[in-house]
Amino acid sequence: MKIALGSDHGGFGLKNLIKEHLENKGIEVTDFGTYSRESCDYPDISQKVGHAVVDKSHEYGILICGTGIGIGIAANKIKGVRAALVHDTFSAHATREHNNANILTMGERVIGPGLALDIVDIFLGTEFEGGRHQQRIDKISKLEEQYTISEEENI
Ligand SMILES: O=C(CO)[C@H](O)[C@H](O)[C@H](O)COP(=O)(O)O
Repeated sequence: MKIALGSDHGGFGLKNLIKEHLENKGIEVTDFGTYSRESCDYPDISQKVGHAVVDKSHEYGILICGTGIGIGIAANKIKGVRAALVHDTFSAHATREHNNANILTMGERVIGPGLALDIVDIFLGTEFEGGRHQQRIDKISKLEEQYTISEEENI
């Protein structure tokens, strides 16, 4: 399993903790930044991690900002990304089972490190259930198609 990891300055500490946690478990991690507490713009990181997930070079992405909200909103603009903001263990497995979420987002200013690492483990360890949930994912994909303006239209 290969994980794409990223944060803005507000999620820098938790991002590093998650990186260490996953590497200690032998899981391969690509750290897409940011690499310091210096202020930066979370959409730049969402783009890098989102791209790494939709191009299938990484199985899942994990994105951290202050709240987990902005970095997830930006990631969800990328076709094929299903980023889920999760701050509890029930949602961590439900979003994998039901939504086939491919990016987990959390807020370092919201959640403690112990719960955050439990959520990471549950998210990465839970399979998509398929069945009735697949038809809903298919409808999300249709919405993406419906509301994506082609380059020719976008003038
Ligand atoms: O995008 C966010 C809010 O949803 C994140 O929490 C950011 O990390 C936050 O906005 C950054 O704020 P700052 O005042 O520039 O540190």
